[in-house]
Order: sequence, then C-alpha cells, then structure tokens
Amino acid sequence: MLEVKNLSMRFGGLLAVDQVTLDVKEREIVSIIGPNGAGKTTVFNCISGFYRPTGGKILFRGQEIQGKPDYKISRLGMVRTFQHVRLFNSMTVVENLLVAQHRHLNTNLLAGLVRTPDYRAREKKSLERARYWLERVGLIDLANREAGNLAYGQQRRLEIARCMVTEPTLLMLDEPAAGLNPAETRDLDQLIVSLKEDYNVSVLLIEHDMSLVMGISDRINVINQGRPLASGTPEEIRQNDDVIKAYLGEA
Ligand SMILES: Nc1ncnc2c1ncn2[C@@H]1O[C@H](COP(=O)(O)OP(=O)(O)OP(=O)(O)O)[C@@H](O)[C@H]1O
Repeated sequence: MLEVKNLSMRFGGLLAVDQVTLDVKEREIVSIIGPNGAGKTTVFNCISGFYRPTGGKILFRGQEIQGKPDYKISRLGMVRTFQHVRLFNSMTVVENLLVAQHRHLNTNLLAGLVRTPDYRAREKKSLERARYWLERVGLIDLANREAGNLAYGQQRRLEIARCMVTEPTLLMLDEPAAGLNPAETRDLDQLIVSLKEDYNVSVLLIEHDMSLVMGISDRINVINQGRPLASGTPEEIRQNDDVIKAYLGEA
C-alpha cells in the first residue's frame, strides 16, 4: 500500500533523512523507532506531503506522491496526527469532526449556501460518522464540550477520531502515546489494534513507548542519524545487536 524507496531529506548542510526505505502492506501496523533526532518525524513529513523530499520515491497504492501537497495526499486516503495535539480548541468536540470532513471533501461553498439536497445528505452522513467515532473512542458524552477543555488523553483520542471520520486506508500516528498515563496507553493500544482488525486500516506509527511498539507492531523499522539501521518483526528487532548498541549509546 505504501512504498518508500531511498527517501532523503536535506536541510542545508544537514542530511536529516538518508536513503530510508520502508513499506506498509494492507492491514499492517508498522512502526518507525530510533533515538531522538533520528529523522522519524522528517520521514513522516515527507510521506504526508508537509516536506518535499530531496531524494527518493514514495508510492501510495501504486501512485507516486512525493512532492504532492498534504491535502491531496489526505484525499487519497492517507491521514496523520502530529506529535503535538492540533485541534481547533475553541470549537466543540463534534465540530472538530465535522470540519475535518468538510476540509477532506472540499465541500462546495455555493452548495452549502443554497443547501442543495445532495449537500444536506452529505451533512447528515458527516454527523452520523462523527457520532459513530465519538462513541467508538469514548467521547460521545463530551460531544458539545470545547475541544481545548478536554483532558490530554481525550484530546489524543479525538485526534484519532478526526482522522477516522475521513475513512482513511492508512493512518499515520506521530507519538500518539506521548504524555499518556499507563491506563490511557493501554486503551490506545487496543484502539490502534482495532482500527486494523475491525476497519482494515493500515497504521504507520512513530512511538517511543517500547512496550506499545513491541506489543502491537507487525514490523518495525529502526532509523539512526537519518539512516536505516534495521527492520524486522518485534522479536528480530529486540535481538538485533546494532539496535541494542544504538539505544545503549543514547542512554
Ligand atoms: N524544518 C527543518 N529544518 C532544519 N532542520 C530540521 C527540520 N526538521 C527537522 N530538522 C532536523 O532534522 C533532524 C531530524 O529531526 P526529526 O524531528 O525528524 O527527528 P525525530 O527522530 O522525529 O526526533 P524526535 O524523536 O526527537 O521527535 C534533527 O537534527 C532536526 O533538527
């Protein structure tokens, strides 16, 4: 579904990503791990269209997408969250989910003003999807609260719901467990697995919480100083000498 080949990203004199290759297949959870500053978020930014990579190819469902803008990529069915929560804080929880769908569908302003039957039918569907995902992530009772007033763990779940209402085939999560307590991390773990098992979504994940990564990943890619260091199943990665050295070196 996603193939990244020899991806490179240079910022002036700094080669932040150097020949990274990875892939995500249908219904797979794939993680990217590596020490701080390894280039993980830069890889995400290139894949999701926030940066134009300086080298390499990115194919999503067979189509080359490197250099395409983020909104075009998300319409192809690849959506992401950010390391720091990015919600519309002064909007309600449900409004955040409605706006996400508007932006995704590029709703025609005129149709909205005239409220054509087609427009109204789509509005109804959007609301149904929002309600469904709020139930699913346990936020339905908070639907009319301002998003900025939610607890941090709830904001994280809302971000995932906001991605899911656009019905993606690939969901990219950048450090979703950052700042969560152990109980919230376990809930998140179950939620991510259910996205794959119940909704056939593939997940590409950046995460520092090793128990989460080892517990749910089908495959893991390790990068260090911008370069690929190892890839394999959680078991293979756990036993890889280079990986052990890179992590011990960081400690
Ligand atoms: N827009 C940018 N301009 C210049 N340098 C950048 C830019 N974005 C990232 N970098 C640099 O690229 C390198 C990789 O950063 P990146 O954020 O991708 O690492 P990371 O693995 O995600 O780190 P962390 O785990 O701490 O989030 C760092 O040296 C960073 O300073």
